[in-house]
Amino acid sequence: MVKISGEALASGSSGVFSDDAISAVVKEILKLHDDGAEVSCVIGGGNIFRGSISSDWNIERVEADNVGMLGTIANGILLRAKIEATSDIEVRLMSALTIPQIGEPYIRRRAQRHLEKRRIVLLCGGIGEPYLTTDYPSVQRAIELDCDCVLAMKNGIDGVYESDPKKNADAKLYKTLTFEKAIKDRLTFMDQAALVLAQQHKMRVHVVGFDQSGAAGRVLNGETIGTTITDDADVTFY
Ligand SMILES: Nc1ncnc2c1ncn2[C@@H]1O[C@H](COP(=O)(O)OP(=O)(O)OP(=O)(O)O)[C@@H](O)[C@H]1O
Ligand SMILES: O=c1ccn([C@@H]2O[C@H](COP(=O)(O)O)[C@@H](O)[C@H]2O)c(=O)[nH]1
Repeated sequence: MVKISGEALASGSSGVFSDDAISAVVKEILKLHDDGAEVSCVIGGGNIFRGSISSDWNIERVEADNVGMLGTIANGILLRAKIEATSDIEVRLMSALTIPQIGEPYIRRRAQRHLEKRRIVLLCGGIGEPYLTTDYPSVQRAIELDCDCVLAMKNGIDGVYESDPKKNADAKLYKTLTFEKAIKDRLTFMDQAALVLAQQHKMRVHVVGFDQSGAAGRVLNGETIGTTITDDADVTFY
């Protein structure tokens, strides 16, 4: 399960989408597929809208989250279009919010069938409910689709640091980290709810950066890159 941050589809602060950025994301996804993995992706929407700004804007949180979820659908459409434009690999867009003119509704057994048939499955609309980000669905869908791990492809960071590297330039990069410590230290690279769910269901999470070319494939091939979060390992740094 690849969690694609919405920001990865944009380029710096210049606009919501970047053709080059989307192409780079598609390249990573296709490489995973070429290497033999069954690939499903949960798509974020941070390049378009995040519901957490509702209080600043003095609007209802649920409405803001609805816009956020729609943003993930726009990202999903573009990713599907780009995959189809650059390869013959079959791709299915499934949405937690039903929008049949655009994509299939998310049905677990259908998603599993698509994966068995080697189709790339793009999951958008989060989980279809407010008060969440797409971190939680990335873990939840990974568990219900029986994925091996969650590969969180981040924008602008190459793993998990002791504290936010954008605020503390001296923060050290973890090689391995436990869910217990990530939750206790309230690290914000991923929502707490998603970390708790992953811990409860022993779903390994790898955090890598999109700007580390080929990172997803390297994780798949067992290379140590980015940060692996699991309670089965000790806490180590690079
Ligand atoms: N301890 C930490 N280690 C790494 N990153 C951290 C940490 N704490 C906070 N962050 C921040 O987490 C963010 C994670 O990246 P990103 O913006 O891609 O998030 P996302 O929620 O996955 O995506 P999006 O909302 O764009 O769909 C970065 O901005 C990074 O600065
Ligand atoms: O299950 C969900 C998933 C997402 N949202 C809303 O969408 C935005 C965009 O997702 P990011 O993970 O932040 O990229 C999110 O901020 C929420 O507002 C949701 O409501 N439910």
